[in-house]
Amino acid sequence: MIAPGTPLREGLDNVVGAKTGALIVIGYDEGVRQIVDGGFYIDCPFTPAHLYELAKMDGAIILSNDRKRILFANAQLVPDSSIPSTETGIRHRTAQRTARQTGKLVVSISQRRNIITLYKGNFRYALKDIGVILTKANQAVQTLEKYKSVLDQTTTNLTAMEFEELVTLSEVALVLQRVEMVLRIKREIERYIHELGTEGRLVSMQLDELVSDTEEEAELLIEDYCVNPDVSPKVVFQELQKLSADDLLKHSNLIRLLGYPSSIDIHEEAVLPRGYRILHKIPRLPSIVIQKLVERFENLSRIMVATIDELDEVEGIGNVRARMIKEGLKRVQEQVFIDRHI
Ligand SMILES: Nc1ncnc2c1ncn2[C@@H]1O[C@H](COP(=O)(O)OP(=O)(O)OP(=O)(O)O)[C@@H](O)[C@H]1O
Repeated sequence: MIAPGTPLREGLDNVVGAKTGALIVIGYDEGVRQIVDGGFYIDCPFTPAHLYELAKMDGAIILSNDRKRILFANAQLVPDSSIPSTETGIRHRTAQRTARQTGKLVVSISQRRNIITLYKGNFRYALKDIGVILTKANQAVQTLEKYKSVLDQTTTNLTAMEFEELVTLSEVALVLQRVEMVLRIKREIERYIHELGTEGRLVSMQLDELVSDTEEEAELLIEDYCVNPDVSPKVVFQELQKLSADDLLKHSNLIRLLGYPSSIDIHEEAVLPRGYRILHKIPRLPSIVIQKLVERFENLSRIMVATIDELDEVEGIGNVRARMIKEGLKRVQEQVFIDRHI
């Protein structure tokens, strides 16, 4: 709503430049009406220039719910004074109380400090300088690149070991941990992108390029190793996101999410993948067919040794597709053995 590139932000930046300060309520309903005292009902179209001109007056400006019109200017706001506020100046106290009382987004621009602060309900956020956020976002992208390359190595190793039937829970936990680390940085960058608006286009493209399929890969990995095949990988994935940074470092926590008892020796416990993740690497193989394959053969090793005729028996697989699966798996295996880092 107020990211760079939006008309509202242009108006706010003009007010900051003019050093007039402002108090703006975004949205109007009965709750807002009750705390507006005096001022002018002007109901004019919203433009950045109108906002800037009207901010020269004392008092608050109130916009319509769709932000297309300026309804009031020079309004005195009288929110309930018993609502607690952590602010010191009167403008900001009023903004915080109004947001808490009405649930509307309230923007306060300090005249002396030129800071734009947002309030909504109990949430308070001071906008940061775009240059500062851009620097932070670029640093985060660099960190993401490093983490992603480690994740790629670990995943390649896991894939190679899956073909060799050498996977223990320890490798699975390691990849899961690395995936979540990468996704945590991704989520941080997404927050920067929201705040950067049009200025964040390049960062957004870099992010897409780096990690657009990481979430899907994570879910397939969970589907491959979750003890109970009926548990939705999305649920496990959400639990993974809830782990604290410290808990994420302990492999036993990750294995527990997959349904294994914490007493298990993760370095000893050999496991076989169902095969979802590797089968998804075969081009033009629909998910429903992959599902049927796993239901029939139970794990990747059995799929690997199945004959063309056996594959052919699965619903949705004819002779041509059976050959395609065999060749596809062979190609993935060859590629991963070339890429593997020992
Ligand atoms: N209840 C209110 N309703 C509408 N406008 C208000 C209200 N309280 C303060 N303002 C606006 O804020 C302006 C500045 O007030 P004041 O200096 O006390 O606040 P402040 O929080 O210290 O703000 P700043 O950091 O901009 O100086 C007032 O001139 C008025 O335009």
